[in-house]
Amino acid sequence: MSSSTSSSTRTGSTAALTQPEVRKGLVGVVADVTAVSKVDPDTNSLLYRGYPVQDLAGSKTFEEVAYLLWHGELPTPDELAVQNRAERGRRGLPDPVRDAVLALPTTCHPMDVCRTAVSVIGAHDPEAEDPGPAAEQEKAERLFALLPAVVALDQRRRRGLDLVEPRDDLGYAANFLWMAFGEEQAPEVVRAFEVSMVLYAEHSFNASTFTARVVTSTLADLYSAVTAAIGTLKGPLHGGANEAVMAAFEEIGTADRAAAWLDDALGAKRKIMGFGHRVYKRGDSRVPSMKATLDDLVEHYDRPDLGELYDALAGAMAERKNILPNLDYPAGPAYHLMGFDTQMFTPLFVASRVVGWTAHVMEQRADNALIRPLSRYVGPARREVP
Ligand SMILES: CC(=O)SCCNC(=O)CCNC(=O)[C@H](O)C(C)(C)COP(=O)(O)OP(=O)(O)OC[C@H]1O[C@@H](n2cnc3c(N)ncnc32)[C@H](O)[C@@H]1OP(=O)(O)O
Ligand SMILES: O=C([O-])CC(=O)C(=O)O
Repeated sequence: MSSSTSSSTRTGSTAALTQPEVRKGLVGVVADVTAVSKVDPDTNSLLYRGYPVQDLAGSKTFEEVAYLLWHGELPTPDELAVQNRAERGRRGLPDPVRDAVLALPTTCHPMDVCRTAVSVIGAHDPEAEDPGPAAEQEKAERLFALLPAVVALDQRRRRGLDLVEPRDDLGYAANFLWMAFGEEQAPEVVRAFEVSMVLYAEHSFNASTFTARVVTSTLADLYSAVTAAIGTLKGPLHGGANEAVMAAFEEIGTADRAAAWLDDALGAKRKIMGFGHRVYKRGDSRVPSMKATLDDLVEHYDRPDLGELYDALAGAMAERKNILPNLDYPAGPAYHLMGFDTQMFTPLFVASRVVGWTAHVMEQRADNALIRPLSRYVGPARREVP
């Protein structure tokens, strides 16, 4: 355990010995139980409701995985058809949401747009405050259906392009790409995008999901929980890392410069984005699936240079620090190859993770306890006001 995560410094006095232990960053703290997913760093595995994520990514649609995360079981064909019909019927942006997105300056980060859009969607939902399971499920499905349109519109307006209306003859992933680019994408690109959505959907008590659970624990509404979670995901130590990976790739340029760039960055005590993880210390369970997907995209777009840069930086990082990539490392260049602007990468993560967040909101709500930890005071002792 590093010094920053160990128990508080002990001075030897009786008072100091009875001080409560501080687990900075809540490292190693088990805050609650969950049945949504299991992250196991010992076996380097991730299970969604018991199913290995790589098997789901290899054979299931994002819609099926969303159903699984929300309801605990994979859908029957009829259950999936009902969910799909509802999702396709809700894809179009309501006017107030579209207007709110268009009113925001393009100087703001797209994560600010996502955060604001969810707030506006909530403000216009007459059932926003209804915590009943059916209303809660409907809110989750509404955000799931609307976030692709928010992200796609934001990218298009920043490029000076008009909104593209959704198509209800396309699945979630194909329609998302259609709205973003105004063209149908090749099946292998749609599949690659779908795999990324499945892999990003859920990861137990990560910082943004924990945020959503904290908000829910006060009995606030689901939109408030998701809005707060988006704010947490924005940071580069969490979801923002997928954008930062691409920024690093652009800074490095070519594979032959990766090792020297890394030495400079480490020498300057910079964190290398897309590497390391709070829970996995021997590699992120999702990376092999996402890396295989990136390899397919590198081939599809004929960009071996990007694959070489990926390998060169990962190899140098393993050699210098023995720190392995997390999911954001292959996801960043994959989204770049698909044609997304770098700033849109974390909003893509939002569109996927909203499923995990809302599954946790419902789980928290079903067996709630206010989340309120303690702190150890280290400020001045009691003193008189002069
Ligand atoms: C989908 C996701 O959200 S995955 C996470 C995405 N985030 C990133 O990629 C950001 C880069 N990575 C990091 O900053 C960290 O690895 C985190 C925040 C993800 C995990 O952090 P922690 O569990 O707190 O690990 P911690 O910071 O204690 O790291 C342990 C040691 O490895 C080093 N280290 C960890 N990750 C990195 C990194 N990416 N680059 C350089 N050094 C690193 C730390 O500096 C620390 O070194 P020290 O002991 O000499 O001080
Ligand atoms: O679990 C974490 O701390 C971060 C992460 O990988 C995720 O949220 O997908």
